[in-house]
Amino acid sequence: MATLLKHSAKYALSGRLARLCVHSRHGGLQCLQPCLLPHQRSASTGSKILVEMDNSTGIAVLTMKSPPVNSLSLDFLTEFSISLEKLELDRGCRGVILTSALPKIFSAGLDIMEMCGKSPEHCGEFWKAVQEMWLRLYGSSMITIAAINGSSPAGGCLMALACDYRIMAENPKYSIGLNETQLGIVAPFWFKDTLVNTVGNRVAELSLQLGLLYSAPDALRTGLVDLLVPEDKVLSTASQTMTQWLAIPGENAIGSNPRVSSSKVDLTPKVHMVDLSHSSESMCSLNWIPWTCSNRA
Ligand SMILES: CC/C=C\C/C=C\C/C=C\C/C=C/C(=O)SCCNC(=O)CCNC(=O)[C@H](O)C(C)(C)COP(=O)(O)OP(=O)(O)OC[C@H]1O[C@@H](n2cnc3c(N)ncnc32)[C@H](O)[C@@H]1OP(=O)(O)O
Repeated sequence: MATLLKHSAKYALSGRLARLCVHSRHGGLQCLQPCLLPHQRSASTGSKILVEMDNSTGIAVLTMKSPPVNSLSLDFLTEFSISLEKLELDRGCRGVILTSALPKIFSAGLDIMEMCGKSPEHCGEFWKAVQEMWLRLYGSSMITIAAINGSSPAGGCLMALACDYRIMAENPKYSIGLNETQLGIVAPFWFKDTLVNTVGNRVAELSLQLGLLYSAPDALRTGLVDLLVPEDKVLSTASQTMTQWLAIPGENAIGSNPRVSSSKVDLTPKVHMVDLSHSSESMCSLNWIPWTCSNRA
């Protein structure tokens, strides 16, 4: 039943994203350009996201390439969710590595320009897109690894936290954390829960109360990231790690299709995407119930 519901939601979302593409002025599907590369590789690129798929390994690399700082604008989030959805629907894709093409920056988090001086309708659309990005990443049935090759404050950190594993460049100049409090804003509770699931209650409490940004070594110490490697090894280590993860028997080991029924998080029955367009309480609208998470905590 849960699988059925997840699939209904998947196709409902699929339809919604498709409509976003058709109706929005923000680009979307029509800008994704598929092309074939040698050795069973394929690539598609939009203006902000590059997806390279290795069909021989089932590993895709999703590279954020939106200068200057990969900020999460509505355009960016829409393209991101569409890219991830396409991979989710591709039965050949089993793992996704998320990384950045920009020097020194993984992602600066939510685009500040989206949050000031916009209409309530725009704010509603933007906030739904933020939620959708998180739902797609955290609820993915694929293995997801963040290859964090630069700083990653706030929403950028959330993206990394939503992955299964985090590998960061061991550059002490790079920082990561949910620093919203320092900006005078409150991290929504589903940001908080994602952090708690990774670092535990006490570290999360301090991080959020003080709006801490951790250097790469401190991020490793607190468990915010899982591994530090030299900057030029981040992507190759992510690929090696992914290969190890993909060697773990999936649900296909008991005869079922791994990509149909192996969702790590049963989100669908418990999460309600509400219409935020007329709500000033949009920040607290995602009804995320942490104990529905089956093997993340
Ligand atoms: C509808 C919903 C409405 C409201 C929601 C409200 C609240 C939601 C509650 C909580 C969730 C919030 C989550 C967030 O993610 S908030 C965003 C937090 N992000 C930051 O604070 C990052 C700020 N940026 C930095 O720390 C640095 O820029 C960074 C370390 C990323 C890079 O430093 P560097 O020195 O390399 O570059 P800069 O010169 O600082 O920046 C270059 C360029 O980029 C612009 N920039 C930076 N960050 C952002 C951003 N988040 N959004 C948009 N633009 C950004 C910066 O202004 C510079 O532009 P320019 O001057 O034109 O060159």
